[in-house]
Amino acid sequence: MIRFENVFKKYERNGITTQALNNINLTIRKGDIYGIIGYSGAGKSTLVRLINFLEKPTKGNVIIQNQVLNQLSNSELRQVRRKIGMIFQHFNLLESKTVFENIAIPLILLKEKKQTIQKRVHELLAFVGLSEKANSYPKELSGGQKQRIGIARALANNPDILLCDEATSALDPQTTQDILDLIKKINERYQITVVLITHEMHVIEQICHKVAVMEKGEIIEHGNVLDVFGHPKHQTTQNFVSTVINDQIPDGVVKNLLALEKTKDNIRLFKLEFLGSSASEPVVNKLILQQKVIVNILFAHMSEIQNTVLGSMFVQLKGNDNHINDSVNYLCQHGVQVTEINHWESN
Ligand SMILES: Nc1ncnc2c1ncn2[C@@H]1O[C@H](COP(=O)(O)OP(=O)(O)OP(=O)(O)O)[C@@H](O)[C@H]1O
Repeated sequence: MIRFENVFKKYERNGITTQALNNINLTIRKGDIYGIIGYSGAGKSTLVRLINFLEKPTKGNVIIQNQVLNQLSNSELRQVRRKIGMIFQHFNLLESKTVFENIAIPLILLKEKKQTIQKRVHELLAFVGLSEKANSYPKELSGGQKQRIGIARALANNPDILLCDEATSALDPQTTQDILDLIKKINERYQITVVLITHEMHVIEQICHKVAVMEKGEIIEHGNVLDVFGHPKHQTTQNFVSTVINDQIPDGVVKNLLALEKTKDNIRLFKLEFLGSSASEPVVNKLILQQKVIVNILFAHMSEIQNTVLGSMFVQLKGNDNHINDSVNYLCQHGVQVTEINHWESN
């Protein structure tokens, strides 16, 4: 488990003070894939660098497996660091060393026997699917292959924690997907806790269990990915979520519909939100079949997060008010969140 307790981090440079972290309290449980998202300068890298103590907090505690890092001796700190692997946006491989040698570095530093190193490096190469590249140099590899080598090196010491600093930001979409799948496999197979920083919400959507949204050195929202995606509270979170879940219909369309509504009392506009089982049941279809109201579907969007479907739909219901109210009750009883749109505020 990783815990931040009232953590502050201030940088002082050339007389300029930057408050990079401002009272961070966060618990990352063992085995989680925890995403930290925020715009540039939010404090994500600083937060992650506190986990392996590359940076020290100005105030507060960083606690890893019940050990308060700033109370440890240098040798105790080295032991903790040994169990933390890290991968980077630009891979950080040594260009003058072969793939084999790059992966072997952490084991050589630990003065492992030659035979042990041989065996472990070949296991890791097989695990990341690059056995045939053992004698290649980094410049002979693609970006995705370099990141696989970075991952193999990070796993060499059998870490408990893997830190990923924008690990897919330099990769194309297909390679990003392959690397995210590999990180997921590592987490599932070895129960390694993954802390992943990114500015891309689709990375969070793909593999994270939990997410913390950072802004100006603070965590403004955190929780299960599904909850945060389903009901983002903060404007910045809503902006991030809207990059992967498009649940808005064009302003112009809604304005026209609402103008029409004024002339016909029996047309009302609703936003329906589905989560999990409510998304898999054909509730809207059943409403149509009941024929009490006319259902006009204007816009619908579905996403799958953590094997759960999340969706939203804008519908017009036409009919007398009693029938419309009965229809809304029917949807609510079947787990659909229904919001009537009486006026439209452009986002
Ligand atoms: N070594 C440093 N010295 C001085 N200021 C720093 C240092 N490292 C970070 N900062 C400042 O602290 C703030 C947080 O930086 P940090 O790199 O943690 O943010 P970030 O969210 O990771 O940004 P990015 O996505 O651009 O990497 C920024 O204002 C940055 O300029």
